[in-house]
Amino acid sequence: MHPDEDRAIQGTGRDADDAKDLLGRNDAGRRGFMLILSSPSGAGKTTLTRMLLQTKELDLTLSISVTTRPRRSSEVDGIHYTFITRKQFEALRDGGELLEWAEVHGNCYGTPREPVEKVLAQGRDVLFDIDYQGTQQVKQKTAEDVVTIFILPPSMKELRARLERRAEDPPEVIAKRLENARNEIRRWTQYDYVLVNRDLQTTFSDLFAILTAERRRAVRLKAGIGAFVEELLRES
Ligand SMILES: Nc1ncnc2c1ncn2[C@@H]1O[C@H](COP(=O)(O)OP(=O)(O)OP(=O)(O)O)[C@@H](O)[C@H]1O
Ligand SMILES: Nc1nc2c(ncn2[C@@H]2O[C@H](COP(=O)(O)O)[C@@H](O)[C@H]2O)c(=O)[nH]1
Repeated sequence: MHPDEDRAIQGTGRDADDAKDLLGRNDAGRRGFMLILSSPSGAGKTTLTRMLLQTKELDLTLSISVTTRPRRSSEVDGIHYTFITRKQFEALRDGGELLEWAEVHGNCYGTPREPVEKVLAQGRDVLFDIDYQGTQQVKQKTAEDVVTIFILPPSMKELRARLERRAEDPPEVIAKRLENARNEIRRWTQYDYVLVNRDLQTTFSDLFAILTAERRRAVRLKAGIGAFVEELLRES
């Protein structure tokens, strides 16, 4: 994960005015939702996540996962992940502190529950970079407030090339991730939206459009738009 530091869930430090953006978030008084991005390793979700977080008017907050995976050289503890031991992971999981968790490519990953709940309670949206197992768990808990997007690579050859070009993982780890990719790709039907990430800008534009549309769903606007409609109806 390579999120933009100041958009991560811990310490967003933004005030209410800041959050009034082009999409009329707070003006509409709508409920926040959970936007989940999943893909086989190397398809590009971390890159797209960073682009979304850098787009300030979207006002998205990233959920920072805990993981037992070793830290990559480019990663910072507490920013990209919170890196913990398996014992610490089990304590969080058994204490009910994780919204979801899964074993992926031989390591444990999980989403701390409390920070997510806090952001949603403010009527703001949370972005997740989690796998299909975690996506299923979140959907089972709160289907209405979850939007899921699956990112596909343009080809398996390009997927391998992206993992090799990224040069963050040793060859045996890349081999394992490619081996798991087919199983993950077969899950595409479980998602609300599917995007083929050929060109980054095109995929980003598609994500922006999905987010914009989802924010305008009547079910999410109910509370805030009600007062506005009443006002409209009072006009002569
Ligand atoms: N559309 C694209 N065209 C070319 N290269 C891309 C594209 N999208 C992402 N990449 C590159 O592919 C590599 C893998 O991308 P990224 O790290 O975002 O994948 P990921 O899905 O988050 O993988 P992981 O699950 O392992 O974290 C990166 O080097 C990134 O710059
Ligand atoms: N179920 C969960 N999956 C997660 C979480 N955080 C990350 N992930 C997924 O793991 C793989 C590998 O990630 P990497 O950073 O080691 O490349 C990838 O599919 C992520 O989406 C989580 O909290 N829960």
